[in-house]
Amino acid sequence: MRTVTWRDHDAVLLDLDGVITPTAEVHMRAWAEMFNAFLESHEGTDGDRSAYTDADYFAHVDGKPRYDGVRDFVASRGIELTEEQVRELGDRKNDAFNAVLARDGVEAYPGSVALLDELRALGMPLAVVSSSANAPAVLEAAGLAERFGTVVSGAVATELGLPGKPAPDTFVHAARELGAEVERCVVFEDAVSGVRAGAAGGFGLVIGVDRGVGAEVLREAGAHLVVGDLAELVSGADA
Ligand SMILES: O=P(O)(O)OC[C@H]1O[C@@H](O)[C@H](O)[C@@H](O)[C@@H]1O
Repeated sequence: MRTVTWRDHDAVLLDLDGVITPTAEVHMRAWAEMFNAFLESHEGTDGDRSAYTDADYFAHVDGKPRYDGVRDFVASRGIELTEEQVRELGDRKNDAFNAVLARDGVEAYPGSVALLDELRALGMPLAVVSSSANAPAVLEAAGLAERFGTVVSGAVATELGLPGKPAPDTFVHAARELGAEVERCVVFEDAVSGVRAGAAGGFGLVIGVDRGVGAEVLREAGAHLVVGDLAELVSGADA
């Protein structure tokens, strides 16, 4: 059990996929299905067509807005695509993600719900900051839509013209919406791009959640503290 002194902080900003809900895995599978079909069928002689793996996801796609993920992965393979092709691939992956969401629903991590309960009891302002345009639908499916003072989703970022993670802007926007100074905010993130965003924004406490990326990698990206699950912080809180 770790201790966070919550009274030293004025707001908590949480990533969604992989932090509150296990949907990072759904995203991962949808990306793998789409990219491997693409690599097998792509015409032309450019680039490295070897199979797409989880390592590719963590290095190039995890935590980023949809089309940035497509662009960064194909660039890592030396494959050039038009913007239209990038969007087509991203949209294909989105269909796969939504099919799984509709079929299986979403159940939040119990440890995350327990910490959200504790923070609610303390009256802590809470925000979700997700690169996913599907964040509101995922929160709704998990029964958590009412818990947050603001939800900065991928769609909100696009609407406001905010650059996505690893840029800090979406987190900074959420802090402003909650009326909190960045130095007084806690950020929870499971992706390297998201931890980098928290570190770049100068947030008071950046907590990495290691769901597979590796604690050391999250620390190197700028996490002040790394947990395996949010349950580790429950009741360890020195309110
Ligand atoms: O395609 P969406 O639902 O807008 O999501 C964009 C990204 O959102 C992030 O939260 C996920 O970690 C990524 O895997 C995903 O690609």
